[in-house]
Amino acid sequence: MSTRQHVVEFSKYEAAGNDFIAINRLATVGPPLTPAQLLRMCNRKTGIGADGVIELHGSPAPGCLYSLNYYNSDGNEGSLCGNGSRCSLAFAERSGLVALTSPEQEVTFEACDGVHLGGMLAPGSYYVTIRDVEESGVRVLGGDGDNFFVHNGSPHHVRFVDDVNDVDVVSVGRRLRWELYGQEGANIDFVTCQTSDPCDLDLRTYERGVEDETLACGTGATASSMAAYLRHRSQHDTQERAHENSTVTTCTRVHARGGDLIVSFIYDDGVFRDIRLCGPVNHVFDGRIVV
Ligand SMILES: N[C@H](CCC[C@H](N)C(=O)O)C(=O)O
Repeated sequence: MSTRQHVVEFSKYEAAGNDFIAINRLATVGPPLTPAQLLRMCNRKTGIGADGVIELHGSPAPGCLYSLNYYNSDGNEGSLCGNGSRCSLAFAERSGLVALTSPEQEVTFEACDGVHLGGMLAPGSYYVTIRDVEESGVRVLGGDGDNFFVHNGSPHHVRFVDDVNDVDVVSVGRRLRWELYGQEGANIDFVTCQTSDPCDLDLRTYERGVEDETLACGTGATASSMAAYLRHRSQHDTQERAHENSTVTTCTRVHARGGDLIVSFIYDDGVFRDIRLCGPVNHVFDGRIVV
């Protein structure tokens, strides 16, 4: 079956090197893009090139400015994309949906896992909120205390290693993604605590759906920060454990290969809440492609 070709207008964005094709579906009519078309658009040799596609749609939940669809570069719908969500704010501004003039101004939008807030902290720096995660939702895997699984809108396996620079992220990540998570898969995050400080992390991520290492992963940075908090706490003495049910505010700097992301949250009696992911967003170019 052949589909008629049509022109799609897009903007290209990158968020700490995690790059996206952004399409405003509130403004454009036309048939939905097929997985094959999305795959071709994301191809770095024969298309535009990107880790994924974000689309702004209308008819969102009450109070939301838009609804966000995210597709991985394999052409299939993905789960929550933290960096793509941050890019969607800049794209919403560029598309004239909102003017973010002060850090106090917040946008409410809907993604696949529910409603999120976001805003601009400074020109080129955007944040989004991530849904609350129960401590019991950050599962310790195996006996060494170095492997965790957390679903924070996207599934993440977080593995602490001595030095992320020594890891063959593509081959080890791909093996774990398939051996442990099968067809459905998970994103595999390799993390090093730079010092004994759990608030300073190096991160490299193998992303399912991209099936490659990306230069940064927002939900991966968030998952890694929560796992680092719990790992650090479990490695410390009883005195610290006596406070484990108190409220702790944490701000973690996550160094990805494409730039730094900042994750903040409040750990409050077994729940990670007020989770925010912040970092750079750049508009790269606008274009039109025939698909
Ligand atoms: N790069 C994304 C993660 C996308 C998740 C996707 N790979 C999936 O598992 O569907 C982020 O910034 O959070």
